[in-house]
Amino acid sequence: MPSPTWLADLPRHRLLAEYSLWSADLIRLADDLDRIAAHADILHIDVADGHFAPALLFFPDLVAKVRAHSALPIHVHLMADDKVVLSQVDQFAEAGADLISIHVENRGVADEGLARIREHGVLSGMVLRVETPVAEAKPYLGRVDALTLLGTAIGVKGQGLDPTATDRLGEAKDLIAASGRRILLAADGGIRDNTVPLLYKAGAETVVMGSLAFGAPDLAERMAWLHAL
Ligand SMILES: O=C(CO)[C@H](O)[C@H](O)COP(=O)(O)O
Repeated sequence: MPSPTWLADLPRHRLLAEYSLWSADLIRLADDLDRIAAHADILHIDVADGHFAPALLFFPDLVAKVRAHSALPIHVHLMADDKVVLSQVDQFAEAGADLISIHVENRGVADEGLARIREHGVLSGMVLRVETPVAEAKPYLGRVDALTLLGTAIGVKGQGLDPTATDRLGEAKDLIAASGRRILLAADGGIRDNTVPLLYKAGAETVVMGSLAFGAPDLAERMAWLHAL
């Protein structure tokens, strides 16, 4: 279980690595969690309902199992219709998530969703689809600990980075600076060896790594490269 101050305690002098379990070896998940334990800063678990986002992805029982196995902080990214967001917040908070992010596009329940996350004593985040104006995050910045910008279409892995991604990160970085708050800025989607340096330069503090991490032939070498950027 991570310490209650895990987010504030993360290193600030280098890019952080958030490992997306969607790209892990799911049949040998415990082995993969052990293999990455010394390399990842955060575990990222996508939740998608097949409607708000096309994929059908992970569930609270898995988060509870991962929580029991790993000491790394767990970031749950909820991609779900307004109707189910609040109940999913409850379920994933109870399962042991350390940070739960909901979407700015959950317009009908975003305020209540953020409040609900915090009632559980869990850190809260907002995510923007790649086509949503970054300014739509502004009203929430007083209440979130993390802001994630998707750099690809929602809920599909293996895609290339959208050309707007770096400018959008710059815009988000400026909004965060203007808020005067410490908010972790994350880039999710299109994380490749040729895009990571650009995303870092544009303001990303953490990147959600799928195949770039789990598919690395030598993980220690890949992380040394990331930390040296
Ligand atoms: O949600 C995602 C991309 O939007 C996931 O984080 C996914 O694991 C990324 O995988 P890859 O980097 O291999 O495309």
